[in-house]
Amino acid sequence: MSVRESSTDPSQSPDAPATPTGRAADDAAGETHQEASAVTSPADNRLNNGLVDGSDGGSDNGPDDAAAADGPGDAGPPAAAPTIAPERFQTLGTKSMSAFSRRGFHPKMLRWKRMLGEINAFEPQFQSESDEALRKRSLALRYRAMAGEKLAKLLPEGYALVREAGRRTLGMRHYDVQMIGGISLFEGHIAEMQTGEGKTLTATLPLYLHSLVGKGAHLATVNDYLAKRDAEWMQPIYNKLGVSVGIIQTPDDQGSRRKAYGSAVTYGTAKEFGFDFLRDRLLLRAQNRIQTEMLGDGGAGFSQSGDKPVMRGMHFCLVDEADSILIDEARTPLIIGSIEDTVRDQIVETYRWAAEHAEEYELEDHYTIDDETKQYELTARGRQKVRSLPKSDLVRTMGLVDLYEYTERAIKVAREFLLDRQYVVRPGDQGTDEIVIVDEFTGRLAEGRKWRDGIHQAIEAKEQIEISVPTGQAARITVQDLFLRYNFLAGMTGTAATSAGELKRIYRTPVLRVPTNRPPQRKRLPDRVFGSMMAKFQAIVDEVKQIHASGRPVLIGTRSIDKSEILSRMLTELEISHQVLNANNVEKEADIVADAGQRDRVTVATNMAGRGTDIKLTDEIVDLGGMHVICTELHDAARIDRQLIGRCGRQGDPGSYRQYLSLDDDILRGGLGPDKAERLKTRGESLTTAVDSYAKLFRRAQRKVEKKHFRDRMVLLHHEKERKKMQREIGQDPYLDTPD
Ligand SMILES: Nc1ncnc2c1ncn2[C@@H]1O[C@H](COP(=O)(O)OP(=O)(O)OP(=O)(O)O)[C@@H](O)[C@H]1O
Repeated sequence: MSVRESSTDPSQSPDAPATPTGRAADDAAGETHQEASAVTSPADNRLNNGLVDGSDGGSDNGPDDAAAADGPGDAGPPAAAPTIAPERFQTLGTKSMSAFSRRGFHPKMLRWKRMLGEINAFEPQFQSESDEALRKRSLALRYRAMAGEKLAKLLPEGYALVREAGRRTLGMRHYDVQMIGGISLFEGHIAEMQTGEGKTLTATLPLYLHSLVGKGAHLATVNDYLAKRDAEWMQPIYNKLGVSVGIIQTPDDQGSRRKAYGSAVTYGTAKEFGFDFLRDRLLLRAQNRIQTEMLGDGGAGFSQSGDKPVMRGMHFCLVDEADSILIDEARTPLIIGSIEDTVRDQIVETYRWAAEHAEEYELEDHYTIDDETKQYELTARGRQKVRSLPKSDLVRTMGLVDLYEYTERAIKVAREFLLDRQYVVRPGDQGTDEIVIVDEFTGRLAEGRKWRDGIHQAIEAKEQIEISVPTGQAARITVQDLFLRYNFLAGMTGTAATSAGELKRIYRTPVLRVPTNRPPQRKRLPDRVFGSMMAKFQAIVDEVKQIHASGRPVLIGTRSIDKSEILSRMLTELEISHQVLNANNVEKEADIVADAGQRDRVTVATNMAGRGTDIKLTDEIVDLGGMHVICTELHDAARIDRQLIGRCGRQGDPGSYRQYLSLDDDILRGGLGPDKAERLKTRGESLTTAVDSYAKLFRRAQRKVEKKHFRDRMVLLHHEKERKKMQREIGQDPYLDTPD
């Protein structure tokens, strides 16, 4: 099978002599585009030659798709620096949109173009260098970043390194549009890139650059499968530059998670990042380490081994499928009930172990006390003693630094906290003994009060009564809160345009539409409107039959599983063999969607099916006109419709799609209200022909539904914000002290 893939020439050895494939070099050299084409995309050349495509690059918005093609490829005047057509980039849903239209281009564009020129200028040199030299360059960048040099200053060289690593390892050289996308991500935008435009490769740019400061760079995606697939796919690029990659998968234990977060770049799901944040927070509270918002960074700075948070901090996160995660999932609370029993047992046992040996330490010899701060600190001999003491298995797995801390606390308690002076032991409500503090001013018992920082538990251990490690109460964070905690946030998506205002408002991330690398060739066929669902489905299977006869693959998206089954039955009656997807098996689903572009293939899928899966077309299918996508109903969010449409016409492939509608569609009820929807439905029952002119009504209904959802989200977000504010005011932790 010959698969059309824009791959580069793998025979280009890293050590091969320099070829002037850099944009600046290309243009200066005038006619090197042909040789360079193995590593230079047509769009790079178009852009560099200043051949401006007047289309918006997104091109899914209206029936003018078909017209959205570039002009003839005649060469413009050679330029020393790349000339990316500014009007191909748009910032959406923000105030700068007006700046955009006033000046005719995005204000940041000039700067980004300059940066692109700088990146490209590195290329000829980098192409001539050995792998080792590249790695050294990468290391030098890391030193500079760690020394405090601004990442923005390191960007051109860093991005040029990643591009060269991509070319050498995967045979994929980042296109200029991907570079601009990468710059916008570094600057905290949501980059809207059409499906199939290579978001996975683009992501390596900001992830690499942010990883240089050594605080971790996270990529959050929607499921384990994509996290693993993308990390493994991109790993050679990072490795070539000496950057480690970690992957978080749901079944992973704490050890592997800590290791993965310890890597320079970590791929995982938003959900797992959220749970790890909560588990860390619970763990720290159980150890009485949570006091203030100091944990805002997820607990960075604790010891490197044993029982400690798995996350290093929340520095930079790049959110894949940003609209889905940052908007659809925004309010989804991630909830965990309690810390794991083994962790609790470990903490309890360590308190006991430390108390047991506390009397064996000698002042000056094993520990010192700071006169001013009253802080206890083990001496080298004291630490040596800690290491040599016998330990149970559970205690042994605790980090050494933690063991020192437990010991210092136990010694302090043994010396300074005396029974019947600072505290008493008395039978508690639960039938077990408890420590009650004696108020040093009044001499009365301070009911319910507890010492902090583990002192209370250390005293309980000393008195050999039950240790009151917090049981780990329900902890909760919304996806939105999670991402707002990152110091730097950016996102990528195929379909953010319709949510641009919301994204900017909540996350302060402007949306930038990145033009396609090659001109889109996706054709939108006119909408069809029918009286009833069955009339619509009949027309759909007729269209499938007709297109199927030519061998072109057809993908049909439905809003629900039951509707996909009805369609499937109708296709079976016509003896059209087809695949039906259900959402149970993501990996299998991805395979089915990946194959959906093959000859004679008919696939019925729910709208969400196969997101993030590449549909490659053979030359034969390209010649036949590519894949045809049938949308059977409008979704509540136009974004979801566009995702389905985006399965065809990827990377400049040809393709077509059509929207089918009927007067009993759910969207009418949601958008126009039950009365009007009912009237339309009744009218539809008596119709015998299509009423295509009604299509506008459906789009209007969809906009109304979107607005309503947006308002609902805003109201809920407001309540959440108020709740957190109130909790902070009364000294509670909004993530741990959660109302049921
Ligand atoms: N610079 C490049 N050079 C060569 N091939 C590329 C380049 N960028 C991307 N590709 C190819 O484009 C295809 C699509 O990439 P990818 O799956 O990352 O797209 P995507 O934008 O994530 O799409 P989706 O939204 O469907 O997930 C891949 O097969 C990849 O190999």
